[in-house]
Amino acid sequence: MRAIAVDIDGTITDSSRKLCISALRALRGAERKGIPVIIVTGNVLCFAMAASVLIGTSGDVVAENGGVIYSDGGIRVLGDIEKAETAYNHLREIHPVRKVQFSDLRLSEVAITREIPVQAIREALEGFDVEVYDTGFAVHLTDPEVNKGSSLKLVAESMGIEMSDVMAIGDSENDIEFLERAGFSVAVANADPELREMADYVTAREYGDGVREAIHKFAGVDI
Ligand SMILES: O=C(O)COP(=O)(O)O
Ligand SMILES: [Mg+2]
Repeated sequence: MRAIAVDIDGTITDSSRKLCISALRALRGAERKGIPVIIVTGNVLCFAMAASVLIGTSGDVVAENGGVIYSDGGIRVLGDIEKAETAYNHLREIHPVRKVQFSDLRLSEVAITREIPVQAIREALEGFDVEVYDTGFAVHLTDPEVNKGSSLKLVAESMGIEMSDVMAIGDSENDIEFLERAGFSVAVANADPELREMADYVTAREYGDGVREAIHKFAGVDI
């Protein structure tokens, strides 16, 4: 394994989005061993970059479910926010939806709070050119042309790393394409059933403790 790609919310953070110390230590241990960590998240890029700096990850960064990447020292917007805004404007006429915090900073997709059942959102947006992801933290309306998996591939290529050499770790449905594309996939114990079903390995422990478990077991990092 030459890199670890890791989701943020529900994977290295707990159910209230607080960073798990166990994950922090494991990710730093991987970096010390020369295994770069790539953050792959639905959060906005500046949030993901701050997480990268504070944790100490040296890999590039995938944000907004693949709609934005930080790669080769530059920012690239890959998703078309117009598709998401068109869908959101329609949704607003039907349901009292609200965007999540920091939405002004989103460059490629729209994320809304989870007050309306996701099934109702999917029904209202049938025929619109957006992917709807319920991450357990927000509902994202994302350009279907991009996802965490396709953008991770771009980032890994620019780092000179094959996808077959990447271990991916995630927790929810926005991680499916991301785990599918990686050479080895891990779902933390608290992950969505669908993700646990398709992952190569499901950790015994939840959240950051699961991340530590996988990094210890498969990357040989002593923590
Ligand atoms: O932004 C979200 O809703 C979830 O973020 P995540 O992809 O890091 O879990
Ligand atoms: Mg997550």
